[in-house]
Amino acid sequence: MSDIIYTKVDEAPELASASFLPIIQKFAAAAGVSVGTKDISLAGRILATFPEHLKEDQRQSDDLAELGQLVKTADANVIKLPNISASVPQLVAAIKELQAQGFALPDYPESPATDAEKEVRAKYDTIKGSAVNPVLREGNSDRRAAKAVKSFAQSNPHRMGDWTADSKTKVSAMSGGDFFSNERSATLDKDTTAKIVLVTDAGETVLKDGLSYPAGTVVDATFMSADALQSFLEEQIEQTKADGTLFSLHMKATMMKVSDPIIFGHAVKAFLAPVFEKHGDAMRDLGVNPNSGLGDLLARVKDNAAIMADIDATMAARPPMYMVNSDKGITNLHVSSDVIIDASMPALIRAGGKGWGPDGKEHDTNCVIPDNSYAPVYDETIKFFKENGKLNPATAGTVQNVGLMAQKAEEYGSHPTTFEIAEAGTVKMILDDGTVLHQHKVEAGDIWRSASARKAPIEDWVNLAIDRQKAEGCSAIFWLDAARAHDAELIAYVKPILEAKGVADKFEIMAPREATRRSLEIITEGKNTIAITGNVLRDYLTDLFPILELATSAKMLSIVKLMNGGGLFETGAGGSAPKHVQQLQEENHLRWDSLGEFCALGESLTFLADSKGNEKARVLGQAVDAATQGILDHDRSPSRKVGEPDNRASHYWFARYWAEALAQQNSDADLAAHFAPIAKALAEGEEAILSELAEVQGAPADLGGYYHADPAKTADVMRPSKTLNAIIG
Ligand SMILES: NC(=O)C1=CN([C@@H]2O[C@H](COP(=O)(O)OP(=O)(O)OC[C@H]3O[C@@H](n4cnc5c(N)ncnc54)[C@H](OP(=O)(O)O)[C@@H]3O)[C@@H](O)[C@H]2O)C=CC1
Ligand SMILES: O=C(O)CCC(=O)C(=O)O
Ligand SMILES: [Mg+2]
Repeated sequence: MSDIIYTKVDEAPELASASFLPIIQKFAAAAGVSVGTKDISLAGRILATFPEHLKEDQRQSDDLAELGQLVKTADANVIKLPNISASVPQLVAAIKELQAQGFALPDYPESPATDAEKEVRAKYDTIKGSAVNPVLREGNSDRRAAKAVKSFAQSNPHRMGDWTADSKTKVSAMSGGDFFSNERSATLDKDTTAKIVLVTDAGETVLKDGLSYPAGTVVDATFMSADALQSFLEEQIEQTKADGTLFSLHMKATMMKVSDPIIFGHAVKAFLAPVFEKHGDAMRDLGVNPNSGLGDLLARVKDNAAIMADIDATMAARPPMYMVNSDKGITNLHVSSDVIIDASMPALIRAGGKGWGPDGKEHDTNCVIPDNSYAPVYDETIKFFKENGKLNPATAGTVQNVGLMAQKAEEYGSHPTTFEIAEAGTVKMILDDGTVLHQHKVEAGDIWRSASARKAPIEDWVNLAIDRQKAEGCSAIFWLDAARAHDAELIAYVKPILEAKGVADKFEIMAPREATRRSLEIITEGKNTIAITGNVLRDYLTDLFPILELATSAKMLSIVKLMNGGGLFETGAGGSAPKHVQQLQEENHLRWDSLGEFCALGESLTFLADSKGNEKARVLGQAVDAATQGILDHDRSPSRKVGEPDNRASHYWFARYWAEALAQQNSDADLAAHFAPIAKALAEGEEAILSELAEVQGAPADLGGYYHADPAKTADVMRPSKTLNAIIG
C-alpha cells in the first residue's frame, strides 16, 4: 500500500490530476514517500461492478471497497478529490460511452421486469447518486478556509451582486406535510435489531428487515405527503407567475438519491400538469419517467407533434423557469443533478438574488425548497441581505464548520430506509422486543424515511467541536433546533459533554434560522464563528459561507479525522465542475483551481509525518504550504478566460515554489541538495514552459471520452509543455 492514496475521479478535478499528480509523485519520491491512486470515478465504479460482462483485460478492481476498508484503519492517508454523484441520465450516458468503447455492459434497466433485470438494476443503483463519500467518510468533518486563503480573499475581495430591499427573490418551503413537520425521533437505550413494515387493510408488508443499531443510536422517522407536496408545487407555480419572478427548484437529488429524485419528478409533473393529464398514457408508453427530468422527457416525446404542441403551450402559460444554460435551453427541471442546492443557492445569493431566465437575462427568483428542515437557512440569509445589503468580503470574518458526518449520519445515510409508499396504511418501525419505535399514517405516493446517527460519531463530533473552539477561541454555535425531534435528541448528547468538560459557556445552541442570522451578524462585524452542525447543514454551509466569503468553496481546507485514527483529506468543499470540462473541450482552457488539492496535500504530508514519524514528509509538507502561499501571494491561480494562464500554468508555479521552498529549507540537507537543481531548471524554463502551455489554448481538445477519457489523450492535453515534462519526467 502506498503511503498516500490520491483518488482518481471524474471531470475537471481528474483533468487537473493529469497535470498535477506527476508533479506530486516526482517530488514525494525524493523523500521516499509513495503516492498511489485508487479509482473512484463513475466509469471505474461501473466497470468494477460488472466483471462477469467484461473480458479479462477489461476488468477492474473494486477500489472503492478497498478504500472503504482502508479508512477504517489507522493507516489511512487518503487525498479525496470530488467525484460525480450520478443522476440516472448521467449513469445512462456513462454506460453508453463505455459500451461504445467496447465494454459489453448491460443496459440500465429503466423498468426491470425479469429477475435478471432486477439484479442488474440493483447493482446499478448502488453506483447511483452519492455512493462514494458516505463510504469513505468514517469520520466527522472539519472544513474551514486556511488563514492564508482567508486573508488573500480579504485583500483581493471578489465581486458580489447587489442586494436591494425591494428584491422579489425569496425562498418558498412547505408549511406542513413535509419531512420537517412529520419527524419523530428517539434514542435507543440498548442494542437492537429492527424492521420497517407497512400495515394496510390487506395485511403487513415488510419494507425492510434486519436493521441493527447499537445502544445510543438516535433513530428518526418521518415522511413527506405526496398530496401536500403536489398542492404546494401548484401554488408555487401560480404564485411565481403572479410575482413575475423565475420559478426554480433547489434540492439534493445526488446525495438524497432516493427521496429527492421523486420530489423532482413531482415538480416536473406539476409544471407540465396539463400535458400529463391529457397524454399520460402515451407518455408512459414512450417510457417517460418524470423523475428523470424534462430533458429525458423531451427526448422521448420529441417525435409526437401533439404532445410537443401541448408542452409548448403549457410552458408558455407557466412562469419563466430559472435556467441552467439559457443558450442551450436547459432548464432547472431538465436533469436533477444540474441544480444541486448546496452550490445553486449560494451562487444565486452571491449574484444578489438573481437567476438566469430563458431570455438569457438575470431576474429575481422564487427559490422553491419543498422541505422546511433547512430552507430557513437560505430564507434568513436572503432576508439579512435584503435588510443589510450584500456582504463585504474585504472585511467579513469567517464561518468555519464542524459537521456530524461519520458512519452515514443523519439524512445522508437514509437511502436503504427510504420508501415511496405503494398504498395507504401505517408505516411502523418495530424493534426486536416488539416495541413500535415510530409510526406514521401514510397515503400512496408518500415518501417515508428513517435516518439515524450513532452514539460514537455524535460524541466524536462534540469533542471535535470542543477542540476546534479551543484552537480558534471564537464564537461556536451548535445549529440545533430544540423544537425539532431529532435535534432535541442531539442536544441531550451535547449539553452533558460540554458541562462535563467545563466548556458549556463557550458554546451557544440555536435553531438554524437564528444561527444563520447570528453568524451573518458576527462575520459582518469582522469576527469569526464555528457552525457545529448535522450532516446536511455541513454540506450546505460549507458551500454557502465560502462562496460568500471567498467566491468559491474550492479553496476550502476539508479534513476528515477518521474515527480509527487515519486521515482523509478532501480537496475543497465543492464538486467536479462539469462546465469546466466543456470549456476545455471547446477551447482547451481549464479554469479549475487546484487550491483545494494544494491544501489537502500539505495536510496529508504533515499527517504522514505525525502518524509515521516521517520527518522528510514534514519537510515536504511545510514546503507545500509555502508553495500554496506563493500561489496566493503572486496571484498564480487559474484565470477563467481562454488565452490567460489556466490550471496547468498554476501547477507549473506550484512546482516551482515547492522546489524553491525545498531547496531553501535547512531542516533536511539531502532534500535541499536534491531540489536545488530542479528549482533552478524550473526557473530557467519559465519562459519556454509558459509559452508552451499558452500555445495550445484556443482550439478544441480531444480527451477520447467524457466519463472514461483516454489516459494518453488526456495526458497529451494536460501536459503540453515539453520543457516542463522533461524536468518532471
Ligand atoms: N465531494 C464530492 O465528491 C462532491 C461532488 N459533487 C459532484 O460534483 C458534480 C457537480 O456538482 P455542482 O453542484 O455542479 O458543483 P460544483 O462545485 O462542481 O460546481 C459549481 C461551480 O463552482 C465553481 N467551482 C467548483 N469547483 C471549482 C474549482 N476547483 N475551481 C474553480 N471553480 C470551481 C464553478 O463555477 P464557475 O462555473 O463559475 O467556474 C462550478 O461551475 C456533481 O456530480 C456532484 O454530485 C459535488 C460536491 C462535492
Ligand atoms: O457526495 C456528494 O454527492 C456531494 C458531497 C458534498 O456536496 C459535500 O460533502 O459537500
Ligand atoms: Mg456540498
